[in-house]
Amino acid sequence: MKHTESRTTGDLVLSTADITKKFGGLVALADVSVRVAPASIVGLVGPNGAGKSTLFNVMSGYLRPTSGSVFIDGVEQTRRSGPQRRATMGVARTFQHPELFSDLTIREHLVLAKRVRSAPRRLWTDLLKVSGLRMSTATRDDTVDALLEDLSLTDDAERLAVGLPLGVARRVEVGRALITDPRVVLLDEPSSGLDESETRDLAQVLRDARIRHSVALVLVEHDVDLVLGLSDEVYVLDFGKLIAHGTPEEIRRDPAVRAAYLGDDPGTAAPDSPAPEPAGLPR
Ligand SMILES: Nc1ncnc2c1ncn2[C@@H]1O[C@H](COP(=O)(O)OP(=O)(O)OP(=O)(O)O)[C@@H](O)[C@H]1O
Repeated sequence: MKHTESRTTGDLVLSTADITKKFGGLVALADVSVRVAPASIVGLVGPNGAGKSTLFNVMSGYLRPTSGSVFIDGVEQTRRSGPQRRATMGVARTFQHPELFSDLTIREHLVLAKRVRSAPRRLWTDLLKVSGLRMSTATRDDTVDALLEDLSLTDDAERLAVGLPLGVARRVEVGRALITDPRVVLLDEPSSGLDESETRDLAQVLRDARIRHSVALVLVEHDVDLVLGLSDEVYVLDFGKLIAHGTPEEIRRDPAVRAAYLGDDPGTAAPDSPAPEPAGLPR
């Protein structure tokens, strides 16, 4: 699947064209092209070792691909920018294991993330002088207040991050990304470790965030149900290759996806037979 028309990337907030990434002799990604439209939700799924994290790291600038291109707002960035620069261009990301500062409150985490975005060099002074940060958070900030509300964190805003339930910590992590006013947020397994009700809350937070912040979301996830329920478009990777791309409905019916997840033989799958839900089975 060669992607040759880079001109069409202009109306996309983020896209990749023919990304190949090799680790020694191992081909982790082979000619992978994905397209993220503004304010869309794009899911990236695949069995263990399929290449999801590698693609994510290539998109966010943590890894250089062996070949192929990454575009932000239609401008090629492959070798031009790393993660920090891409963040300033509106590409934010969350991490699977939120690393929160135990002696800062939830509100202070958002204020700090906002200040880092607007004045990166102040990060270290802020961290070294928590008292300085405290003084600045005493001043009301409407943007932070509104975001706390969007994330259902208002009641917990003055709570220290230490000991927060994972579901709350994940929302703080999403908030830290959103406060930078990004155009796209890459979410690394946002539902990992969450129970059913925390996952439902997070899904609602993400749906609202897309609309209220007009932001595109790219989810790397093992929870296929969550991805199919949230995304406008889904890409499925298997052994580093894109085996399917389409709407959640198309993905549910796709014989190659069923083969990768459920062990169906794509040659024998009857097109009209009812498709079982892919269950995100690890290989
Ligand atoms: N830094 C690395 N050095 C060598 N091999 C790597 C490296 N990172 C990933 N790989 C290999 O590349 C392949 C794709 O890995 P990747 O982590 O991207 O898959 P994944 O779909 O994210 O898997 P999981 O769902 O288990 O997180 C795997 O075979 C993995 O072992």
